Amino acid sequence: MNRTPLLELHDVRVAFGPEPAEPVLHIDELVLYEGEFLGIAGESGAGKTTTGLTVLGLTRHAGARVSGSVRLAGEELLSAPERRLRRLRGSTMTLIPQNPAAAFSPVLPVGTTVLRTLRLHGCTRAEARARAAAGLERVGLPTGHLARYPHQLSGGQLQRVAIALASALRARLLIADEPTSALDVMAQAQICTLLTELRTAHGTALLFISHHLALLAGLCDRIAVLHRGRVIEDRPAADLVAAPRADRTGQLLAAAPRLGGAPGPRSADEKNGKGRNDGRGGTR
Ligand SMILES: Nc1ncnc2c1ncn2[C@@H]1O[C@H](COP(=O)(O)OP(=O)(O)OP(=O)(O)O)[C@@H](O)[C@H]1O
Repeated sequence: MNRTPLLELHDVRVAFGPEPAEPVLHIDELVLYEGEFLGIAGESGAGKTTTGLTVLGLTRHAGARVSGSVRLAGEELLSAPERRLRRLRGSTMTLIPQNPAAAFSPVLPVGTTVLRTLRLHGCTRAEARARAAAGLERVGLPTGHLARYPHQLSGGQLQRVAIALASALRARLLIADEPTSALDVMAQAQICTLLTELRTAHGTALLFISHHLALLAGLCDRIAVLHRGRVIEDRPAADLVAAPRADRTGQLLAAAPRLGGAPGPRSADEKNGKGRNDGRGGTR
């Protein structure tokens, strides 16, 4: 793997409300390398979404006080003007949201949103059409689906259109915030496969936010576990899942549904032969 840092967080603190409110996020150091898949895990309220939004420069819109340093390909984002961030969002970095419907206007065919976004990021009309079609092909959807409205697509199909757009934009960094939590287990697996294919095709790096440790372990190279806004473990995914160091990580693993028999501590019932969780439970 390319060991060139793509995203570097250093002493990042995010606080909401008037001073001296305690930061809800305080990351000393977090690095994502070019083409790497990094999972961000942690229980509800740990600061996962805040991490993603801060990288995208969106917490400032929620009235947060943000300090420290967030660098993308060497460029400081925290002090970047909004105009610059708007350009970077959707070109160099792209969000795949938990609810893809939120990324598409309900009153427009999804293709219109896709084409407008590509045009906004410098494509000619012909390039935008060609890239949109190639993106749809990459995610296994007929190009005719571009004419559909969001409500005419399933959650999984809509998420695939969102990934097709990310692919068409050729983003170097994807930030995916619980992108599969509303999907069934088959659709989850398809999305993970597509993300991996995107890396192969474009060298895309991924910040994948989820509390579903087994899913992260199956997809990511490395997992950082957040607890109360701090990184308590940051290790290769296989090592972390096989032998968690922090108690919190062990608890998350014990509580997590599993996909495809991913490793994890076994409960007393499992050890006594009373069956395993097959990972088909909900993720939230
Ligand atoms: N706009 C906001 N105003 C005030 N507090 C906020 C705001 N956004 C997030 N927080 C607080 O920051 C903390 C971290 O929230 P965050 O959404 O990042 O957690 P999370 O790990 O993504 O949780 P979940 O898995 O439930 O989505 C929480 O205590 C939350 O209440």
